[in-house]
Amino acid sequence: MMRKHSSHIEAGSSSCCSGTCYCSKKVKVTICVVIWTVIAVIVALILAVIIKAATLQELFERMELGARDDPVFMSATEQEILERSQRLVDAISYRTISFSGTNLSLEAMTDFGTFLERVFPNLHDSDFVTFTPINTYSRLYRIEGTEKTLNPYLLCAHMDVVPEGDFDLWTHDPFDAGIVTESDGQDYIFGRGAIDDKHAVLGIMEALEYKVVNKEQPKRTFYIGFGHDEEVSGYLGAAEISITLEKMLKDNGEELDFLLDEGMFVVADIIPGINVPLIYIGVAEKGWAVVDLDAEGDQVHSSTPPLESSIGILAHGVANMEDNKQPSMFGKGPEIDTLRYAAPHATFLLKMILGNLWLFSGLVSSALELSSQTDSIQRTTTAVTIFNAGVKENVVPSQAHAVVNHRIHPSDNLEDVLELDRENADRVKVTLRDSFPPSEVSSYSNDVIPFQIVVNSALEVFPDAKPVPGLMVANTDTFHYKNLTDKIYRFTPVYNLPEDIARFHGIDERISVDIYSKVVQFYYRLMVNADFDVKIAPTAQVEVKPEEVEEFLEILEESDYESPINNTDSNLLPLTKVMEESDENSANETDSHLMILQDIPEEPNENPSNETDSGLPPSQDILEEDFDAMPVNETYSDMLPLESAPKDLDLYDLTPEEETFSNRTID
Ligand SMILES: CCCCCCCC/C=C\CCCCCCCC(=O)N[C@@H](CCC(N)=O)C(=O)O
Repeated sequence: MMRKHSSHIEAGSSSCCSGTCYCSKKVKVTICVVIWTVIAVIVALILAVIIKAATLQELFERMELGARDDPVFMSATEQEILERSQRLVDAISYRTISFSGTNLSLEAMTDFGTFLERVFPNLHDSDFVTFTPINTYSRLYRIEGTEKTLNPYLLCAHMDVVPEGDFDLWTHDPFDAGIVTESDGQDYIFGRGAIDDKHAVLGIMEALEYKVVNKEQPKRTFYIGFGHDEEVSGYLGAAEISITLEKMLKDNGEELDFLLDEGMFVVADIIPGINVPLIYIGVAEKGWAVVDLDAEGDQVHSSTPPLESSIGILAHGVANMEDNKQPSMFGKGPEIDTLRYAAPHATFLLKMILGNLWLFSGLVSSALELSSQTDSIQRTTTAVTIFNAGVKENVVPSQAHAVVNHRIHPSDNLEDVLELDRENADRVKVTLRDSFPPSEVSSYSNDVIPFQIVVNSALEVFPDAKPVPGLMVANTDTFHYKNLTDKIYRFTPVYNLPEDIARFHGIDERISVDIYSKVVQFYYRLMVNADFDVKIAPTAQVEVKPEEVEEFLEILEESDYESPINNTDSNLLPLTKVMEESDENSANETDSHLMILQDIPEEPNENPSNETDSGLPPSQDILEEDFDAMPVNETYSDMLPLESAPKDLDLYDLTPEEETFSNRTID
């Protein structure tokens, strides 16, 4: 009876209750309503998905940082490009290999330093460049800007390389290949360090040398840090540079605005359906963990092997770790924005998927898993890098040892990672040897000027590529600089197809002459773009005569005012420092201006943000705007930021002398 009844319902429902049916009218109507509701929901969903895909907006909005449509590049004749390429070839010939933390190629590193000084003589001799050796082999440069009110930035790269690995697999000598024309007709600079990271060291030096030779002293002070042991974690190089730099910044009353290090790159054809190259800027970096795996068994004669040897136990554990990966964190880290930023440039089908991640995130996560490269952006990775056991072919060893290297996703945590390791390798001793956590995510909203500076510079050399923020899946020296700034970006404009990514630490590392030329231009443009400067509105500045600076300092001295020079918390350029410098420089400074605080509105009408990340609109916009609307905490303006000045300096409560002083101008 039941079977018969239900078959009638099915028959009826297939035509939505038309025709003969034993169920009541009410049931029929309900079934109809349910079916039509389901159909309506599905249609609405499909429509929503299509509309979302059709209306996807570009998420990165480019801020004009000056001559956007007509950027001025370094001159680059064929001869100059060749000479620059040859210098990179020469740089690669120095075997500055880091084998381990205690086995660095220090003699080669010394020679490499001498080489840099020889081939870039002008910058090493420049009045506005100061070089400080760090821990003998690493290098820190300070490039003095002409304007003291802009916070400096740091460019990083590293001079060491990993060993070449299997020499016989290389098509050309990894340290002596020169420039090679490949079957695609392109000229390549081959060798270890070509993209990791001597291209960046040489690229930065080329750009700076050019600026020095052409008397283009930058407006904004910046620093360059070249570590000598990045490939073994940078504890002797970057860590020491960071300590010295912190002191220099403090002594100069500066705060680091942002830093750019190696990291991600321009990548093409990595996601099927996205047919434009992506300028992939690392805005966060994975953590790191090294785990020792030890298995024990009986040491016996190989003619009577045990049921399970130490090697077998360890092999099972390791195989389990590879089979049961650490869980996907898709949607919990910067990878989600990599895809959201890329989505408007996808085929329509992919736009429907990427534009509707609320619906398709499971599908996307599974698709990312299909390639180890794309999978690395969504989870903690597990790489078995060392496996050792046995000494003789007829002795079953009692010990087997392996090493696993994890790169930890920013939303994962070490305890969970180790717990899964222990589950996977349940009969193996799992010991954490070394680790550091994932980085913070640096801000990449459109109003963050440092992010704009990096992206604009990349767009100027790769105009057809599209910027996306994302996770740096490997590690860099930036770990050591994390106390100096919260705006840390990881990128060099090397163009990579998926097959090229395998050249990092792999075989046949290379960079084309054409791309290397873009690398050099990128750093040059970055130095120009970083000078982008919001001009102060004329009504907001009052200039002061040098002798009156003295007078003001005396007044300050007499008061109980404490100089903020030694205050590490302040991100202000101390006023006394500005005054001293203005005094020194006033003779030859064309637009030197000292800021008088009471001329800046006490209560700006609208303070868009109190966050240090909030950027200002470009200078020309500022000049046109009502000055009342200027944010008070902005570090990009030429004015002394107000956040602590009134409190510390009591300038809102001026004595008559102070008031007279503060309404004067500097000549
Ligand atoms: C949707 C877009 C997906 C993009 C996927 C990109 C996959 C990228 C794959 C490889 C990246 C290679 C990065 C090379 C970085 C070189 C720096 C380096 O090797 N650093 C060492 C530092 C070691 C340490 N202890 O600090 C390292 O990470 O091992």
